[in-house]
Amino acid sequence: TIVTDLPMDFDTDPQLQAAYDFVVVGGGTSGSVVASRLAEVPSWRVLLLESGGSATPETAVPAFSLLAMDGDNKWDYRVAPQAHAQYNFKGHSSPYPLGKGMGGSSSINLMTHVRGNKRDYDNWAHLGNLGWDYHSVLPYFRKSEDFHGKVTNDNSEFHGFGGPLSVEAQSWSTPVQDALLDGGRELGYPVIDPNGYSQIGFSALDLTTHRGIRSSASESYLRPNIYRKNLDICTHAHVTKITFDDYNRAVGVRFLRKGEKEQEVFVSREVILSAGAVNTPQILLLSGIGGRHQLHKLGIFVNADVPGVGANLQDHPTVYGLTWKIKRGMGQNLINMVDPSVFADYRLHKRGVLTSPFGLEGKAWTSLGYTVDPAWPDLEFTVFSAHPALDNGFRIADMMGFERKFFGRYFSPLFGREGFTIAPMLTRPKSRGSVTLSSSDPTEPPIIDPNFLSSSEDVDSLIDGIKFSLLLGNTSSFRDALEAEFHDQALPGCEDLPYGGDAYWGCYVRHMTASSYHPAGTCKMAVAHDPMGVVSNRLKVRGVSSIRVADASVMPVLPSGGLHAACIMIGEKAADIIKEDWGVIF
Ligand SMILES: Cc1cc2nc3c(=O)[nH]c(=O)nc-3n(C[C@H](O)[C@H](O)[C@H](O)COP(=O)(O)OP(=O)(O)OC[C@H]3O[C@@H](n4cnc5c(N)ncnc54)[C@H](O)[C@@H]3O)c2cc1C
Repeated sequence: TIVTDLPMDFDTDPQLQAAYDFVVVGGGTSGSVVASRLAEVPSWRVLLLESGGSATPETAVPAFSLLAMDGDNKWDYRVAPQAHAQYNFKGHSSPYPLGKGMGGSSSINLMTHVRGNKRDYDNWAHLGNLGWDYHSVLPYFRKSEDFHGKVTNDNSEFHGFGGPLSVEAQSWSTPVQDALLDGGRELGYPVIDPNGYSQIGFSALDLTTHRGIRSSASESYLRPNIYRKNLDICTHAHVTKITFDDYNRAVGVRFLRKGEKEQEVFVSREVILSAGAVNTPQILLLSGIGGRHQLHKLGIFVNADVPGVGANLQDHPTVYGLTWKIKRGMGQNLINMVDPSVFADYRLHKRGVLTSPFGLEGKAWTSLGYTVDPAWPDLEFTVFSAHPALDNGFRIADMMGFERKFFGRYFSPLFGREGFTIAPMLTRPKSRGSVTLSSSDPTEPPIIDPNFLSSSEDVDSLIDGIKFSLLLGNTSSFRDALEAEFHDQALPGCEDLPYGGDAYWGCYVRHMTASSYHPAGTCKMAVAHDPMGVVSNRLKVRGVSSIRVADASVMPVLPSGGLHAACIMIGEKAADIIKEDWGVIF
């Protein structure tokens, strides 16, 4: 093995007690935070149940993030066939690799640390969720962080030091990163810290790593707390259902341990659901909390008619495929990764290409079509020094879910070539989808339908995103330094349209847009009179008592960035809310 700091072995198979004060469901991003913080109260007995096992060794190495996404640390989910998007993907669908196992999605994500914009959280509060405005959540972002990025006069007040989650500036990059930042300057954009004062601009990346090793939520929050006698962590425990007393109070959690016979633990205070935006609504539905009609159809007894459970699914749509060929030696290639000296350097000094998520170089945020506030980005651009055909169609094409015939026709001219891609992502899509049950069997995957591009406004915004990408990729910074040349072959499926017009790019968007793997919003936090709300601003589930949700499901609207930092913040805030509600002084 090449790393010394392997992920923690949590598969200790502990003897469980019959009852706990709190049962946290899901040892992923938010769940790791909640469980570790609740266990700080010595008199509380806390149980964490996680369906998967410990994270596998390769998850520790940032450059292997593609392998981590493709391996044993994920659910074998797919997006339901899309009516309005993904036309060049097999069956208009694609794999949806959400994290399974300790750390959840934080063990397989790309580690970029972007919290989202001040206005995202002010908007949550504006929608009626008191206590979730930026001013109220910033202390939790800071509390979580141990920041080793660049501190300037402009950003010091926004960062935290000494928290559990290590954040470091990316230490390795290709010339594509310099070209990106120069290209931004050429277009009049500053270089910024996206978690600092302003988010409009260009940035190299801050990563959730510690000395070049992935700093997942379970590594940063649970590993240091493993000695606590009042915290039991039970892996390979797949939660199937929450049980209630006659007053709709949650009293127990049922689960399949190592796939064997169902067991139940009792809970004297609360169940906290942190199973992520796909599985949290699934568990609620299986427990009879959801829309009456859906539950009736599957023969599930209705404990509470809460139609918002599983609705309001949001995910950031991203356009994939915009690629530039570049001079050899300027971008990423797979040979770099298997050079023995590279391995040795990483093992000894934790430096070099392996410290960096494969191909990630930087991001940019713009507010091209803003209507509300020019400081609130509507598009995020991720620049990769790699492209989908880098492995000559060996694996990446299937991981992304491209239809094979299309892939060969469009991408084969790029086989064996170095290049970079710019992927525009819509920060606040208008489209809404859903998570529904496919069956009352808790081991069956739910139906995940993000309903991408069902709003035509999303298409228009992504066309703007493509145009900006072309402007950027064709700046002299990219052309002169890298000899960048856009792969301008007409896209299969859109060849009949005049190349480069709005209709052509609109067609490109519908054929090439897919997920950023950022599901959220399926147990929306909302005011009591919103019929589609699921949890209150104290994260309590409607219609029942003693259940809260703490994960990406509660987000009423997506933040303008990745979701990881926001899920950590939600976990931190949830723990304080719970402590406060139970009268714990902290
Ligand atoms: C491939 C990928 C790349 C990403 N890249 C980035 C990035 O670079 N930056 C960023 O900010 N965000 C990124 N994200 C998004 C971000 O990581 C996630 O949105 C966030 O971590 C989700 O946190 P969560 O707590 O809601 O759920 P998760 O972290 O997914 O945790 C849910 C946990 O619950 C467990 N669980 C589910 N069902 C059950 C059950 N029935 N019983 C017991 N346990 C159960 C799961 O196994 C999992 O461990 C990425 C996501 C993915 C998937």
